[in-house]
Amino acid sequence: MSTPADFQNEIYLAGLGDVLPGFPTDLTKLEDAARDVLSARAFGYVAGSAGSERTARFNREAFDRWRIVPRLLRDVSVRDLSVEVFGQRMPAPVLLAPLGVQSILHADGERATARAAAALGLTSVLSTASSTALEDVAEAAGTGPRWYQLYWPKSRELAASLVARAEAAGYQALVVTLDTFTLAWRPRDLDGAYLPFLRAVGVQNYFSDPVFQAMVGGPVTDANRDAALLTWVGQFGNPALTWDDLAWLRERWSGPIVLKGVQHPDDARRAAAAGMDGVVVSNHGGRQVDGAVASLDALPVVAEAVGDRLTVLFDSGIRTGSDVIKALALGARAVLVGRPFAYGLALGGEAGVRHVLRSLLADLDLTLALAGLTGPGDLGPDTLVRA
Ligand SMILES: Cc1cc2nc3c(=O)[nH]c(=O)nc-3n(C[C@H](O)[C@H](O)[C@H](O)COP(=O)(O)O)c2cc1C
Ligand SMILES: O=C(O)C(=O)c1ccccc1
Repeated sequence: MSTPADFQNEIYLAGLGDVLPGFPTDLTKLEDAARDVLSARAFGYVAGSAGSERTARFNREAFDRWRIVPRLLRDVSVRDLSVEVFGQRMPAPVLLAPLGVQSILHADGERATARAAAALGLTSVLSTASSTALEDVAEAAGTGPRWYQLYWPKSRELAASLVARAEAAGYQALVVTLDTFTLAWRPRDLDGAYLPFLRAVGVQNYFSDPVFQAMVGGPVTDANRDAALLTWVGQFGNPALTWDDLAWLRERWSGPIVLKGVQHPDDARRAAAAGMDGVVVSNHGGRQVDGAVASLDALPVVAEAVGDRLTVLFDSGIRTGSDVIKALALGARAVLVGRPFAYGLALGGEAGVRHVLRSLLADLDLTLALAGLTGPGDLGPDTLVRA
């Protein structure tokens, strides 16, 4: 049985034949590597955040204010990274965050990501704004576990259609992203006047949808593409949604529902009261509310408020194995990783994503062992001290 840490041996052994890993193993260095292979606009879209990009920085700095206290002589020869989420055993507490428009990174886009995740048994979350229709990504993922992320559009009929398609295509949980009913003020994209959607990237789930097609008077062709894009702009987000709308969604999805973007414990309590199954403590990687609290700083209070009732997931700023340990110790069941795998995709398609995921899991496995821990179950408040 190979373990995540075996990836380290594999790399060193390949080095005996002068074969190097091909991609950076320090996942904080991927951004620099990806800059060289992407257009300035695509790179800016992915790397950029809202406003002054302070919250993106806060997300990373928050990890530095917690430090792991290693323990000794605890027999860590057998480790188990697996966790149970919604009754399913995940091989590691790591999911691939929903990232839209992946074809701006690599021609294989979401299909490559889905295959890389499936190869490791990790769950990948497909965005409503994917560059390939959800049915086609499901086919690429094969039997790999998959969740669907909903951008809840203005039309309930369209929302119902997207959700029904996702259920029919075998997506097992629904992640409803509530922090992005409109894009924030993003200077890198604004300065380049760049929006992938206006180039018809990330709209495939809509263009292939019967309800959307009815809105634009039939299938989308060259003749009505601009009108269809304007319809999309008008439909994409719904700023009028309230907690009361969740009952409607709850009736339409039989599996687990997770609200993404939670930062306040009262919102997490309301999620529980509305019959939701989980939350993702996330600030969208700093891409929405500039000046917002670091997501890691929001995590302990949310976990404290609802950890016994809801599955608490976390994202925004995960780059290393130690980051995963810190998020789990502060109350997350599992984490989602975003930009690192996007950069892996840009650098090497499916192989690049696989490299990033294997690196993260190997780093996690080794760091756990060296800290005297055998798995997520060993993690808790006494794993960490404040810096
Ligand atoms: C290029 C890009 C596209 C994204 N698209 C989506 C999306 O379609 N749906 C969504 O819920 N979140 C989206 N996100 C946010 C991620 O799901 C996640 O919250 C964030 O990237 C986590 O932070 P990290 O990049 O620091 O890991 C996107 C993020 C990036 C960088
Ligand atoms: O860019 C993003 O952060 C994002 O979430 C998004 C929103 C709409 C379409 C694609 C991605």
